[in-house]
Amino acid sequence: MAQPAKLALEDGTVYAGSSIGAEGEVDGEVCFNTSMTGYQEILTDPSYRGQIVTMTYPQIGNYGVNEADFESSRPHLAGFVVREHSRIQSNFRSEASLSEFLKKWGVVAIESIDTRALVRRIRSQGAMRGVLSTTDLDDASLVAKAKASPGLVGRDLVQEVMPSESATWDSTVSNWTHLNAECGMGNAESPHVVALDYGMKWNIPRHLVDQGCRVTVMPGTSTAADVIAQNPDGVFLSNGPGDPEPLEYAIGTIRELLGKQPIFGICLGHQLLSLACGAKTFKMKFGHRGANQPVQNLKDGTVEITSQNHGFAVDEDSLPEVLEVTHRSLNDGSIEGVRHRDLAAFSVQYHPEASAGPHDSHYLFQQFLDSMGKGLELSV
Ligand SMILES: NC(=O)CC[C@H](N)C(=O)O
Repeated sequence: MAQPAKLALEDGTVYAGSSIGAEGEVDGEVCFNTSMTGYQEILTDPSYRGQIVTMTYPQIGNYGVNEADFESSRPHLAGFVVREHSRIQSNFRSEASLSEFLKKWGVVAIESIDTRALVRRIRSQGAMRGVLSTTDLDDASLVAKAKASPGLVGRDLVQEVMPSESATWDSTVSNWTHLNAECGMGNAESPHVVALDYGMKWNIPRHLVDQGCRVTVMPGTSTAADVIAQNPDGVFLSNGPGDPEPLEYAIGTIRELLGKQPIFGICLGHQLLSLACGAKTFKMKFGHRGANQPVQNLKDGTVEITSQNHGFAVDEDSLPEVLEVTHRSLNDGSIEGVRHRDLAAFSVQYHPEASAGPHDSHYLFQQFLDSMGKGLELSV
């Protein structure tokens, strides 16, 4: 018989369902993702640290899970919510069921709740703190715990997920989605990218290597002197969890690096680059999480369908003169990309590495490579 589980929100709503993961209790911000596929990449994306992720697609797990599609070494999210866990996995690449994966990695997860009602509540009231439990099934107690959950604002979650050591990156985009089957790991002649890792999705360095770069991954707490000692041709700023504003060490490092090497940032990296240039960030009502988010490239008017996962954004009113908006969300008009007007530094709020999601924005990796070849006085 299915083991009961409950999800409680800080507004007092409680959803009763069944456990499909580990036994236990977790708290976090309850958010939702509208992707139809890509649950495994979502589960292993370190940016979800501190969040209980609800999938809006009604059946999840039908193609199983496999190690090759991990976006980091393990799941980092707080909990997982689905309408229905598929009882059948059918895919030649599958190595385990979603439920086996969740149990193995200790992820508390629930199915058989009305995810449409939950998502409508989050959409109208905004992201809420919640508790997901298989051990405490008392509604009043769960709601009290949800209210006591710390939330994301003002916390540094990067240091919980970033690597402790620097390392040379050593894998390409998987054969499954290979763009450049000829590429190796680069050599002494290849452009050298230092990737500052704040909880980086692995498909990013895979793409940099596919572009012919040599990649050194460094912890997000590295100083500008640490980075410069590696003699990079370009610096990449990764995605990562939580609120960007408390990450003063990262903002300070980026401020020092600006104008020394070309810089490219994705998601948290975009927010940190903007903060380093003098902008502010804010917490969105419920964020953008999904694999079909439309973004307009303001340079040529083209539209990219993008993969996204963010709950904070750069505040347009705070944008300093030196930053130009390059991309905009077609859903709500928010900033999706910026570039420095005088220096080779640019960033996007969305995920050009996809994984999961559409490949429309891969050109940004080429743009980064081009910026490294052009010299600093030329902006991209
Ligand atoms: N994917 C990311 O890098 C997310 C950035 C940040 N944690 C946000 O939620 O906005």
